[in-house]
Amino acid sequence: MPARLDIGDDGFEAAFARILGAKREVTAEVGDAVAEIIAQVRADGDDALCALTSRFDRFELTKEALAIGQDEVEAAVRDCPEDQLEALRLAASRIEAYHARQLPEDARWTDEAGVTLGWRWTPIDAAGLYVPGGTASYPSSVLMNAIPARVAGVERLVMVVPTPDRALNPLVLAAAKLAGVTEIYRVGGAQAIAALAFGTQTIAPVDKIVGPGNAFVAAAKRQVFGHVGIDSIAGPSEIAVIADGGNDPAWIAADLLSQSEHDPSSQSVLFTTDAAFADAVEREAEAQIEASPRGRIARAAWEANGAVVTVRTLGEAAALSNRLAPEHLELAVEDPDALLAQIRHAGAVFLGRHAPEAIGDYVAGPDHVLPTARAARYASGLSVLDFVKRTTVTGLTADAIRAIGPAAATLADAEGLPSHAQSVRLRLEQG
Ligand SMILES: NC(=O)c1ccc[n+]([C@@H]2O[C@H](COP(=O)([O-])OP(=O)(O)OC[C@H]3O[C@@H](n4cnc5c(N)ncnc54)[C@H](O)[C@@H]3O)[C@@H](O)[C@H]2O)c1
Ligand SMILES: N[C@H](CO)Cc1c[nH]c[nH+]1
Ligand SMILES: [Zn+2]
Repeated sequence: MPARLDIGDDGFEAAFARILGAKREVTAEVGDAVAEIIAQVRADGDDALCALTSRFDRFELTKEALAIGQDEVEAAVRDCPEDQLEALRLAASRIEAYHARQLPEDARWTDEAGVTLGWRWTPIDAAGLYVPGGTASYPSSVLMNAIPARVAGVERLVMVVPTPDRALNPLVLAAAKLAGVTEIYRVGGAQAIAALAFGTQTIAPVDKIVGPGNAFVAAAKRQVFGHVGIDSIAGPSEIAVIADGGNDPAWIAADLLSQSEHDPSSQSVLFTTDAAFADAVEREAEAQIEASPRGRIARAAWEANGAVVTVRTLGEAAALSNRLAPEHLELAVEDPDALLAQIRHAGAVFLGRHAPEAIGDYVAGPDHVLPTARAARYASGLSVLDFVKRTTVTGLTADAIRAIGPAAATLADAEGLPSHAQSVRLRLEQG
């Protein structure tokens, strides 16, 4: 059973501590194991990728087979059922339309001192796209990674994906073709992150690594950050649902389990004002887990990290949810917009009883690569902005440097940096 809490009995702080304590995403052992894997890839390159693939993904990989070529992609597309390709095309066009609105604009103006100022946005050259695939396959994550990168104008889109037991869902390759991925490698886990960051004989390094993954992938992204850029920590999936008693318990149970079934480390939390409704959701969840082919993973996550919390008011639920800063938050209440006004920290919010989180996973349009482990306190989901950088622009005429140069020279003197002062004063004296 998930943790059952009553904020009236347990109090706010104790309830929060128990929800948080239920989940330990990155243990020291994971961090140490990942550090070893990264060191191995840096030392042995492709040989390490092949050895680690044999160890973690249980098949013999040769260096020659690391890259997935065009022929394999075309054959995979032919293997996909037409209804799946059709659904993928709908998802891709909605995701592209949403992300196209995020493209930022350059700016340029001349201020009252005659100084020309502004900024320019330019794409990164090469993006590494991690597509998870250990216990499920994620064609949708191919689109969510690659489409914002392509919209931003990134030239090299380098996708890595694990193929456990040598298996790969052909729809993953169809999604890569649809989204314009330029290179694909069959390698996953921390070893794939290390290869993207540091390069191997076969895989040229990238500038930034994005994408979701399990605790090993999330820890690896943390460890390579600084050598390359990363998006945010998009680790094991999470959902919080704030629901009043006016919902169908079966719908809410399914919403909670939709994230529990991703990974035994996933977390699903229900906040409700109605204790009888909470009981009904727990019963429904049990029945749905029993009936699900992925019930083993869902049960592990639901029992270890799940929580059902009864609150006295929706405001109390909003306050607890803000502390948790969940990846996904459903507001299954009569007036979701009124409650939204009280929400400050969440990766993605779903409004109303007919907006299940799963729609956001596939076809709504916003990105499903979202911050987890409370990172939504300071980070946002993947977007076009992750693939561009802003360069500032400054231009001065002789009149402009006369207007603001003396203050710069004074500050350079104050900092004890004479060459700085000189570079300004020479222009003031001779300009
Ligand atoms: N936050 C998000 O935006 C988001 C989106 C989609 C999926 N997800 C998450 O992605 C994850 C997918 O996980 P997954 O496991 O199916 O695929 P994955 O690709 O993330 O991980 C599989 C890899 O993990 C490595 N691994 C497994 N056990 C290991 C061990 N003991 N030591 C070292 N490495 C090991 C292997 O190399 C394997 O290839 C889930 O946690 C899911 O919730 C998150
Ligand atoms: N819920 C995941 C993000 O946490 C994304 C996903 C892909 N497929 C199904 N779900
Ligand atoms: Zn999901």
